[in-house]
Amino acid sequence: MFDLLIKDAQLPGKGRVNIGIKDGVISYVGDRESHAKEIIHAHGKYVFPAFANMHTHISMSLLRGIGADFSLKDWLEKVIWPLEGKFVSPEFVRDGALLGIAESILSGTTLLMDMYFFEEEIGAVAQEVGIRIGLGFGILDFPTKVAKTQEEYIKRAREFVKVFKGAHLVFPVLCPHAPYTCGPSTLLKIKELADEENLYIHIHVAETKEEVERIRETYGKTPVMHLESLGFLSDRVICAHMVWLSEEERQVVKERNVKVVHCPESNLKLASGIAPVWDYVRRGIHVCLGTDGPASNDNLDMLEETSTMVKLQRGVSLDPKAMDSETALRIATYNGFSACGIKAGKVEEGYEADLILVDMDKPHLQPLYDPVAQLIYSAKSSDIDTVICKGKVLMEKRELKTIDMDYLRFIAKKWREQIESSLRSL
Ligand SMILES: CSC[C@H]1O[C@@H](n2cnc3c(O)ncnc32)[C@H](O)[C@@H]1O
Ligand SMILES: [Zn+2]
Repeated sequence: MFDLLIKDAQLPGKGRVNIGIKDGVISYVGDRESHAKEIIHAHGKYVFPAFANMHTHISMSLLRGIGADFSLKDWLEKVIWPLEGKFVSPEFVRDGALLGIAESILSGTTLLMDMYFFEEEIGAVAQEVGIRIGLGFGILDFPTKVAKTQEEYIKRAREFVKVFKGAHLVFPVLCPHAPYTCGPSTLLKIKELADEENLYIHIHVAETKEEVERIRETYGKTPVMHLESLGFLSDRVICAHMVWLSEEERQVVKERNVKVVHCPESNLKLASGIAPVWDYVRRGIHVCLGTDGPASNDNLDMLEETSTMVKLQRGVSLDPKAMDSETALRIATYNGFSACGIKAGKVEEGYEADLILVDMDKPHLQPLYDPVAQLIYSAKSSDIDTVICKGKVLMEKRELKTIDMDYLRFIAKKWREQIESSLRSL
């Protein structure tokens, strides 16, 4: 007997199917009728893998809409870091996480890769709500509310790893912020701990031209070559952005099987540039997709991000065949899960049940000829009806099962009232 049966779903390329789920895993896809503890009647809705948002700072949902017209450097130094200095606390992180997780589920995401402060709060919220998150607090060569010295950061990282290693749904990740905020000795200490504990490392790399110049001036190398010369790179390093890579750097990224997280909308909004990810994909580089934080995007909508990614690659390459829909969907789903060793992202027996059901029986999705292409080009995240994470239903008929929407409104109002008056003095 299955724990959950999805009845009468449309699986692109396969037609109408029933999907049986047991212990969080898809254990049957076919036309057989079976018994289950819980049944979802899909009534012909389309089933797709859920999204994996592989680079974000979800608690920044509380800073959404602030500092809309700055470059990355000015946005961080003049707006975001002063506000974070003033407002970030365990309560801020917890409330922001709940708001960000709600938005993520409503738009079909079941895995987040997060970097922020007080990440233990995010871990607790994620476990309560039932979503997967790679958790790591940002490590920098200057004091923050998390730690003051390199020694303290590493000590706290060790403690953090102990708490979350082997936990349900969430896993610890080491997060050096960037090569321009972490010197070689910090990066090497982090690499040592990652090797010791078999952890993923999540870092911002080559986001702006300015960063490339800064690293070249300081170390005489481009960012990826700098990391390579330290012996930092491996298949467990997840690099967000990677907008400005030389030919030599692209070869190293492929050789080391480094994971690249493309964040097109944040890169556009902060005027950082457009990463040539179609070139990366054709070289066989493992490309995933992320929104970045909701204060530089300004949302956590992976469907929209996927559509933007495809259109940008075509617009820049002048190639209408650049980034076909199947590849785009794989980047936004399977590539994210597999980058951190989770067997999900495919609607196939043996894969973990991270799934969405999409109502494609709507005027803007009809007539329906190509469900994958029309998901990316025509659908909106509000067409996502049901979200399942590791076999657990988090949203059905667009109703969140584990989050109270009224409480979210209360949180957003409470923080707006506190933060708004500080904006005038920025
Ligand atoms: C110390 S936790 C993470 C740190 O990163 C800041 N941040 C948010 N978005 C970006 C980005 O695109 N590039 C670099 N840093 C970013 C965030 O505000 C936190 O301070
Ligand atoms: Zn970021």
